[in-house]
Amino acid sequence: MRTAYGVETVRAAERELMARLPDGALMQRAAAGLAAACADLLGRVYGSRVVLLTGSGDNGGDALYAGARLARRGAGVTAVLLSPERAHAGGLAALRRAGGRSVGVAGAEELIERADLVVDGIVGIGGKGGLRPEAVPLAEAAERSRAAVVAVDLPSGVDVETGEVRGAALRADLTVTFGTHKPGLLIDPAREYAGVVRLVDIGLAPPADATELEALQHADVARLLPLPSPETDKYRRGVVGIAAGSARYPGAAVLAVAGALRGGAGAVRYVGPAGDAVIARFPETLVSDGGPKKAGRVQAWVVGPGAGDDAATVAEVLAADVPVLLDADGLRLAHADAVRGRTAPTLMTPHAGEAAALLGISREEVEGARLASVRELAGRYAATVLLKGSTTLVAGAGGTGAVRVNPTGTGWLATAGSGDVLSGLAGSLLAAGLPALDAASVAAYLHGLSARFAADGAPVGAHDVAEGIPGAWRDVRG
Ligand SMILES: NC(=O)C1=CN([C@@H]2O[C@H](COP(=O)(O)OP(=O)(O)OC[C@H]3O[C@@H](n4cnc5c(N)ncnc54)[C@H](O)[C@@H]3O)[C@@H](O)[C@H]2O)[C@@H](O)CC1
Repeated sequence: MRTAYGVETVRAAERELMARLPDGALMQRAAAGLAAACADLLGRVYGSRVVLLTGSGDNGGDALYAGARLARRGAGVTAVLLSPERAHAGGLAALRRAGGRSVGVAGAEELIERADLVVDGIVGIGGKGGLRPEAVPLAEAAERSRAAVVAVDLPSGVDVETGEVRGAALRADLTVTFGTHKPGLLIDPAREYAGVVRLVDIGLAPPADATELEALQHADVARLLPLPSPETDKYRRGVVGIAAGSARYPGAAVLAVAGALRGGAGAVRYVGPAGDAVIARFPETLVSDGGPKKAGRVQAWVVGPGAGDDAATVAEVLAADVPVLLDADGLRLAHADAVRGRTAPTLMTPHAGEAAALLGISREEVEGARLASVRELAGRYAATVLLKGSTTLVAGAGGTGAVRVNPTGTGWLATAGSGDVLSGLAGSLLAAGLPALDAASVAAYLHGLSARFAADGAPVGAHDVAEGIPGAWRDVRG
């Protein structure tokens, strides 16, 4: 599991570690890791031109000590000091001893444009309120330059706690982060500014119960996948009910069933007006004519994809005492009290537009503040919420625990119907017995992986994503 912690937790863990180490040892560990990553990126250190953008805090100190290491290996290193009188004294002295030099911001843009490598040490976890005006032209020059840009701990200007980016920020090719990931490194839009993230172990051990974000990895997903036991039958594997589709959108039903058939449940029931289309494509589906109550036993329901205005079906499903996944039209049609009053788990799967409608804010506001939005929804509805998008997030019911961030997403998933596949897949995992947080995050993981495999650099349709799920599943199990 990849984990990320908030600033207060990181600082507390740093204090604890620093108390047990000689003065400055932690910064030397950070600088050594940073210098090694820079050297890897440069290939040839000797003769290279390195510019350090240096702020007034320890983040700048890391950059200066790393610069000193590169200078000792023959790089031409220039530190651009944004606050010359407050630059890290020890780091600056080390750089000078190693043959590096320092300048003010005047003329820095030209230096940046001619550099092979730019190190962003303007601010780290102590940064507040975005880039200051004097740093903005430097960020722009770094973007214009052909130099590789390495951010120290995190790109300056992004919000480390939330992943929000207001105004200008440094765009890095590589971020070398220390001790632990930070939430901003894993959530868009900041994640995109971070480029590739390399974690340097400096011995930090934050407490597990303070985890802010967690990202499942292959091994975690493999442990969670529901597998049939030798004496199982289709009912024990779980039956998932799909109440989706309409005369106008029969395809949503077909795609939700396509996802559900690959999610581990032993059987898929379908109720709704698209039964003929579903049966024609998937003859193994148990199609029934009545509403959800008459469908027979199910262990979890999916309601909403392409459902049009069928509020009665949504209400009927929400009244069932089994886990319910609420998606698309279902999110719009559900009564908030009916969701909050449920005793069995509810999983809501909005995209940013649907989340915005539920929260009464704009889509842009949700996209700019994904973490806050997903927590807020999970709190308001007392439901597990999966917020779809460029970084899919899942918050457990109530919104207070660690939020899961999906690491397998891809832009190719932004295609009509892919959400229907995801809802079927997650519903199937719910029916197979996974808790809502696990069902949602495992579904997002497999869905993203499947899309990556199916796309392989080319556009894909939602049905390709559904068909790729078994391949993703096999890949996860190794
Ligand atoms: N504490 C530790 O033991 C370690 C800290 N390390 C580094 O230290 C960093 C944190 O250092 P600091 O706490 O000194 O904080 P930062 O270096 O992130 O920034 C704080 C400084 O920047 C100024 N500042 C704040 N917002 C600004 C803005 N928007 N524009 C310009 N200046 C701004 C503040 O006045 C302060 O002087 C980490 O991100 C990491 O890079 C590493 O060396 C690892 C060990």
